[in-house]
Amino acid sequence: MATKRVFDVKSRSKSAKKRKRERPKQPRIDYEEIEKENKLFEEFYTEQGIISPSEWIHFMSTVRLPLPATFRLTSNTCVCTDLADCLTQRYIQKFPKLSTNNEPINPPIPIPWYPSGLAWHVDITRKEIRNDPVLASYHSFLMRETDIGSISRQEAVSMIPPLFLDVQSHHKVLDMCAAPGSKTTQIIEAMHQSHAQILLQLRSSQESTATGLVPNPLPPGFVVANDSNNKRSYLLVHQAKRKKSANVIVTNHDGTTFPNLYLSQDDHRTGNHIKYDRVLCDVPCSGDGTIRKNPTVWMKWAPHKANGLHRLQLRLVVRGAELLVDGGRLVYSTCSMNPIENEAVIHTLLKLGEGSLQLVDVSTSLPELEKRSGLRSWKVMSNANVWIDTDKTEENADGIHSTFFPPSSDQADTYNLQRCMRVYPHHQNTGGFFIAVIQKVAPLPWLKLVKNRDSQAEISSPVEQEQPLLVTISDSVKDKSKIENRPFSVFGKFSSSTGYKGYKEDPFIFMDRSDELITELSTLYGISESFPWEHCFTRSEGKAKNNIYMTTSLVSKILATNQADKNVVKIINTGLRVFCRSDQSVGSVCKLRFSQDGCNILFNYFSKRKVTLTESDIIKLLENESISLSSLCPQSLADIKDLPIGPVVFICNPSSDSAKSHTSPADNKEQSSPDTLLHKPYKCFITCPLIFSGWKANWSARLFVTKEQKQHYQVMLGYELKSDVSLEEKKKSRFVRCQIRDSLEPSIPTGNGNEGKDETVCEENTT
Ligand SMILES: C[S@@+](CC[C@H](N)C(=O)[O-])C[C@H]1O[C@@H](n2cnc3c(N)ncnc32)[C@H](O)[C@@H]1O
Repeated sequence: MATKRVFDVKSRSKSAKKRKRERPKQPRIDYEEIEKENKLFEEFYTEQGIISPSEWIHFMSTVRLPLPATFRLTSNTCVCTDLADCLTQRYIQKFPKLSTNNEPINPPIPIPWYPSGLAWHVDITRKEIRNDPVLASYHSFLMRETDIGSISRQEAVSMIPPLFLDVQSHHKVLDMCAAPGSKTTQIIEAMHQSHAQILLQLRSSQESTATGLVPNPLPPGFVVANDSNNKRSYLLVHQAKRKKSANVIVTNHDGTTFPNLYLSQDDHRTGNHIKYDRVLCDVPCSGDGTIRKNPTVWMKWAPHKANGLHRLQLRLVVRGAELLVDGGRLVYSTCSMNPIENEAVIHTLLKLGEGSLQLVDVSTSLPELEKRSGLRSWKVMSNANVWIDTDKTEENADGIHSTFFPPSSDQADTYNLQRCMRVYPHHQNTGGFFIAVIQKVAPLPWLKLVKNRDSQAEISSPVEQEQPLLVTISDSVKDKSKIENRPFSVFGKFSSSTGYKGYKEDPFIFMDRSDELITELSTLYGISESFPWEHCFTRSEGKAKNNIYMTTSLVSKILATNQADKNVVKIINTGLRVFCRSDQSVGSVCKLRFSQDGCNILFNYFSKRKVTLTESDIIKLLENESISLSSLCPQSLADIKDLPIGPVVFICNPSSDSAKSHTSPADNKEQSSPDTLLHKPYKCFITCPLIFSGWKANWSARLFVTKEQKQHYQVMLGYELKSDVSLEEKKKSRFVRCQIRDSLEPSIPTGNGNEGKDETVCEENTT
């Protein structure tokens, strides 16, 4: 059976590869060749009057420039402030003033409106990075940190919506169109950060009262990250894993009909489904705000793109509002500047809400973010590029819907559309963006919950209430038969026939407290009684347990209640891997070891097989694949030598070690670690204890961390990286060779068209 499956998979992938080979190749678009002109774009936005005439030239010249890179330091651990220190003191302060071509170099600067200086704006060209040795090691720092998840590359404007979502530790959050997941990661970080603050307060109050209770290291809330695109939903899995969070559920649904999830069978029976405290609708859009990053927008921009997306956007935000708890907050955002995708959608939503949904005035939040108010009125252009009279608000053959049009001037005050926010590229050298923050102040008028669910009349449809506006929005609601038993949305019946093909996820099988494995692990590692085994699961049915994943109380309840019906709820992934099978199990006390991802959580519940190491021990382990036990310092050796072969958790508190061994960080210059030849030219940037998954063999010890993670810790501990040194030497010698060549060969035009292309010559010389 297994052989056949492998065969099937292979043959499928072979034929897919063959099809790919045979597919005619699309000619590659050279971005630099694209003409940054589009008359219709200019006419459309001039006519809308969204940019004042005095700013128009600045706006147009900015959208023709490439977008500078921006990144964010991950903010859910104490590591982020340490990393920010390391970035500034180890790299940015050492930036050269001039490039090899005597051009001034702009060092990265913090984005002024992003909290705690954790987001950065980079204005360095690839050429500068390639040519300068210091910049080269800065570049490899960025690449490495991105790889291990401490840094996320993200457009500056795309960082805004999660900030307005104001996520707290206990919130239930739905990210409706989440892939590839940059905003989801911000939401996860915000949830963990809020929890970390609560834990800090709790710990200090416990210290004073000495209750001895271990607070739950995991936030009580959760994030459902959804995307309708199956492949893209796996990008979300990847992002969630990078954040090492046990609080995320990745689902793969059409957001317009996102299914109701339940926390218990009782809730399921009574129809009491989960309502979210926060909903993010970062909807698919025409994307003209990304024109600087994606210049193909210049070639394709036309009003029909936005017109064609309006209804989908509306349906998504309506479903988002349905799933929002009363008092909850919804953020709607697009990377489009077009009012049809923005204010027109919000206006219709508010109109449908009949006062139950209100725009929140957030004008004083993020004061350093330069933003403009939302439009109270706008113009509509048909798919045939013809301006449509605003008075003709009826449906029109040219792709126009009544919901495209602005409110009349006497109604405009009711909706406060000026509370929406528009961010334009020329104000802070960014992309364009639209954000609306909405509060649900009362139940939606079209959702009338009937207490007795047996009546099968959960929702009274807008058609039954004869709301003509809705009839114009949705074709499906015109068919009354489809509305009966319609479980989820005002705009359509949940369809199990679309989007559910190919759902082949393994089940989530929860651990049973009577499982022998639990007893074995608990005895071996001294796992406390309070460890929540009931929130742990495996994904291998009937086979040996190779991995154990941990999640939270609420996420476990959601899995237990909703995964049974795979046709309705398509959960792709969840949980944090805490134990995994060891490939070095010969002679080991246990076949399962701690996974590095789960170490920080497990650590709170363990009493055995914890070994404290000094900074010099740790640096040896980071430098080498494995080290001899005899090279450990005497105290560490005494702690580890009698342990039976198997997994260990290594703990190191380098900040206290540094305090003991160094008089002040500034004095750390050019030290070497006592037992290695590694240079330590920088201070130690780490301020919180390090926890590693490790292994104790007969005569040796090792860590289970990747090469990139090892390099990260070496850098953070203040040591020189061998790879950086060789990279810098390589760059320096290339730089010198170029200078010698330049001094020997005065730049006489050769007429071969290569004048001024020094960089290419240098590159060729080195290869
Ligand atoms: C603008 S992107 C989202 C970007 C994402 N929020 C981020 O920050 O990385 C829009 C996403 O919506 C997804 N999408 C399109 N139609 C959808 C639908 N009906 N339901 C849910 N997701 C949808 C697309 O696959 C795409 O990944």
